[in-house]
Amino acid sequence: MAILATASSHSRYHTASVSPRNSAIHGHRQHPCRHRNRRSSNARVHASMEEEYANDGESSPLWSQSRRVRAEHSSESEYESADMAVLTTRQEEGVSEEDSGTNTTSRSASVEYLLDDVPHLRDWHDNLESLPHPSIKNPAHIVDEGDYVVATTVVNFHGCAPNSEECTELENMSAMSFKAGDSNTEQKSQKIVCFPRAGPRANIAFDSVRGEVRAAIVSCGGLCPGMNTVIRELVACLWNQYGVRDIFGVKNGFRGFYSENLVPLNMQPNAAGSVATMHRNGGTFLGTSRGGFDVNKVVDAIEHRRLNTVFVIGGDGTHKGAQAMFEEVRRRKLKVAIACVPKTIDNDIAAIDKSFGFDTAVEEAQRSIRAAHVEAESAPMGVGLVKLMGRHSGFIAVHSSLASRDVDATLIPEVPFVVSGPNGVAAFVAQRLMQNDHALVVVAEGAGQDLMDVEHNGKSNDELGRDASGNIVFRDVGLWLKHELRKELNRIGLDVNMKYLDPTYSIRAIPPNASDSVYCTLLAHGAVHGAMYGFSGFTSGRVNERHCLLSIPRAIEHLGVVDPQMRTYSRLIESNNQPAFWGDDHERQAHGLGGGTSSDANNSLRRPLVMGNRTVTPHRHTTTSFSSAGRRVVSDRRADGTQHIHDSIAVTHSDEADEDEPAPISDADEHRRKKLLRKKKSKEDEIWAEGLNTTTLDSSGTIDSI
Ligand SMILES: Nc1ncnc2c1ncn2[C@@H]1O[C@H](COP(=O)(O)OP(=O)(O)OP(=O)(O)O)[C@@H](O)[C@H]1O
Ligand SMILES: O=P(O)(O)OC[C@H]1O[C@](O)(CO)[C@@H](O)[C@@H]1O
Repeated sequence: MAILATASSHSRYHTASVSPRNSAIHGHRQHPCRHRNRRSSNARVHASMEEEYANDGESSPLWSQSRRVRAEHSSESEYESADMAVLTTRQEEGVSEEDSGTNTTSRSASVEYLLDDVPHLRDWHDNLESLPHPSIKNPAHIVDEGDYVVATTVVNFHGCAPNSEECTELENMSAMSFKAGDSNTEQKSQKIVCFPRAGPRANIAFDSVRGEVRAAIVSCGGLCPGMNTVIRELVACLWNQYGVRDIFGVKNGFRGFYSENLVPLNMQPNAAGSVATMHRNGGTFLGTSRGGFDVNKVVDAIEHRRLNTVFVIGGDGTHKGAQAMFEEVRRRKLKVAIACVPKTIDNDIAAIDKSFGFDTAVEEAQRSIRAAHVEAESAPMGVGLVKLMGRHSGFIAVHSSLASRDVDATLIPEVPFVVSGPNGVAAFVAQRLMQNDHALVVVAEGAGQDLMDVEHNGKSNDELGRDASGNIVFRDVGLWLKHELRKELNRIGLDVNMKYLDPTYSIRAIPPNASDSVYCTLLAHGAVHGAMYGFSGFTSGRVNERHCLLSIPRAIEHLGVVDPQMRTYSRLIESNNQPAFWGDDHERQAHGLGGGTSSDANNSLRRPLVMGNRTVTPHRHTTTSFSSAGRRVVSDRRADGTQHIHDSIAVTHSDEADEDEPAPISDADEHRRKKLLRKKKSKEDEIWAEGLNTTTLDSSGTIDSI
């Protein structure tokens, strides 16, 4: 494929020509300073830009400040083996001796735009037709083949001067390139990766109105709000804008290609197979599955069923499958466009701004967080615990906590924690309980898995098995944490009312909210326009607020995670003021992690707990019994011989974690506990503290059934 950025008559950039290439992966979409420049060997690139263009003083405020921007010919030697198109812009700022009254300062930075193009059918299919777009005539809606999405904005390489936004970006990069006080000429280079902009092109590769297109849509992996909307919009765009009538749904994921009949889909109101109102429902009406991917069988089925545009909705696993399909299609030299729409409720595809359904999930999570907060606030020593989805990435947990502002501690897979010990979650929860009489914790499902490994005698998650797609099955951190927190809080003398909510599946099964719904539409249309143009092996995404197309390897190159060093996590900490729940190496070892043994971990659970400058040692003897009503009753015996019931809960198999044997009660411990409670300042708190000493029933009165 050749993308030609042809110069318009008044263009400052002359011609940038980009030769065909295959997979193109050149860097990282984030800040230019953090770009990693990876070059694949099988690509060829020629980029030429000539002519320094003059400042016309009109295009933007920066231009009128005598800024000169020119395009430069890129050095062959530097890029000859690269698979990227390089367009270089040089920004210069000169201060003359006369102006400054000092030495000449001449600063320049060159900015390289690396075009990360996506494969095109033309790369392996000779004599591909190029037909005019059948419906869109409005030039404003047609994407120019020279439009690319870069880190912060859209650059049109045919264009004239960068717009003011682009100038600001150049300005920022320029500023970063120079050390303060530099007085000598210095040139730095910055690289910006850009992607083809999404949208309808003036010419397409299929004769869609004459029935050449036979499209298939498949959805794979877990559910996510908006899947039905994406399917509907794929059909709508094919049907309305390209006149396609042969559109088929593939049932139940990849395996449906070769094991199920296709389902004809259409946009006709009330007709069988109509998707017109599908967006109102959660889930995917096509069905989805994990596992069952066999590239040969899938591509055989594509050939056999004469499909030539395949739309694949799914997460990173699905994208790997789609890439395998694409490679097989290319190997067989088929005229088949493979187009993806990234779907992941975890928001863990780093290359794109966010995934559809994520906002909805965060919004829906508010309901559970609010409920847990109300429960916690409404009970003495109330602790709310909410588990949210997030296998490797804690985005839902972090964003939901940020949005709620009621969450005291948010635990995510990216940030290690311990429950017990002076720096543990329990100590912090105890602190918040002392301050506020209630506390709220949110935990992402992938958090704390290593701790549970230790709890389970070093057996790793891997040994628990994998799902059909090969994903490791996780232990239930919610139930585990509920148990651990209660145990630790009891040990330091706090009787807590713990309420645990697990809304994970109900969050992902709902239809999308308004903003996700619009987002689904744009992603789906981007995929259709890209496929109709002849791109294949790509995904549709939004990068820095602009819709674009990314090659599949690029899209899934990085798993998106919450970086504890970066802004998202910092904002959380700034908002809820939660400390790090992670001790030093010694402490980690004491918890049986990073070299320690599980028995070390168990022992450490009985260690004295330091809260601020106080040390609180476990002081109760906790026992577990079962009531005749089938409830588990956790109680402890006090020094004075009275029995205190902490909790009674319906027994479920996963909630029957072992009870540790805490250290025996001593008078000193009891004394410390009372001292701790006396720290509560208000009269009411003191009354409540007194009450603690005399209460022998829990609120449900389950003592009757012991
Ligand atoms: N490495 C791979 N190569 C080919 N196919 C794969 C690969 N990994 C997963 N798949 C296939 O992709 C499909 C979906 O994968 P998976 O269950 O991992 O979900 P996912 O796409 O990652 O979505 P989710 O984010 O919901 O987990 C399955 O049919 C699986 O067999
Ligand atoms: O649907 P399943 O197989 O229970 O998988 C649940 C997983 O799917 C996701 O929703 C998406 O990957 C994860 O958050 C979660 O770990």
